[in-house]
Amino acid sequence: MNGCGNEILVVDLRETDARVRADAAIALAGRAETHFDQIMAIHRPATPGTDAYVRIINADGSEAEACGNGTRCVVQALAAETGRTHFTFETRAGLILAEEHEDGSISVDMGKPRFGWQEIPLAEEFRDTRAIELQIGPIDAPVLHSPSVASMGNPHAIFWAKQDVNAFALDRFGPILESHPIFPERANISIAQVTSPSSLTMRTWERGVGLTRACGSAACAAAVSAARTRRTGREVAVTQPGGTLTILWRDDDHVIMTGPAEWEWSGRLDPETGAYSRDAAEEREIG
Ligand SMILES: N[C@H](CCC[C@H](N)C(=O)O)C(=O)O
Repeated sequence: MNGCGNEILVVDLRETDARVRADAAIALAGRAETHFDQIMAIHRPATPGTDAYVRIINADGSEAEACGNGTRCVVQALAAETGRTHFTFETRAGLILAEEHEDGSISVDMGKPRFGWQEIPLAEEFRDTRAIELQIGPIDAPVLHSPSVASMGNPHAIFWAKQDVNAFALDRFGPILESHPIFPERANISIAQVTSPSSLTMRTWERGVGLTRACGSAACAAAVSAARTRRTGREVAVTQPGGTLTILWRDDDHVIMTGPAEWEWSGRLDPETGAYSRDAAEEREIG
């Protein structure tokens, strides 16, 4: 599936105790046909009242706490299977509520953002995470500097650009910043341009993945950081290379992300080896 072009493999493991192994994920990510940004592995619920436990795996085999675009894909798959519209998932970052609307768009309650330096986490104390000391380029003439940092369950840094976000070599400095010592758990690195009080354009270098066409949690992190720094209001349209998401930072502090999800093809997968076969017809077992 894809969520705004973010490439997602939704893996249904509800009938087995098997888990997707890291080396199986790396093998799948390495093949053109199964290349993905995240695997959303659906497991049987671990907690009463939840619909599933969802494990999120990056292309490098590492685990992520949150994935907004992938969560919309899981909702669409399970809504198509069950006819239901409201879901509660458990992830490493806690409980996630989501719903599919009549027009097919999906909203995910991404929870409350966190801004404390230990919560993101950062390696050293920064009292004000609206702008931390970090820069790209020559010391006396940085290309970008003073990013906002936030956690949406996973760590994000947002650099604010005055010009087109495509003007920056995010493919070159993304990997350096992702693993910068200031981020002990690495971080997702984005560049955002405020285009109006209610809109942003951005690109993201994802932790454990690389350049992506969209990143839902980064869109949320950018939206709340923009509102916090008075660059925008609390509802913004966030445009990424793969499409546009609407992000609402509600007065109760929850961040609601709304956008599309798209099914592409289905098949059968061995989660332990990464061996798979694609279904012949366009038959959908899930979603
Ligand atoms: N694509 C995801 C984010 C994946 C985050 C992951 N790269 C990490 O935090 O390690 C999204 O739509 O929110």
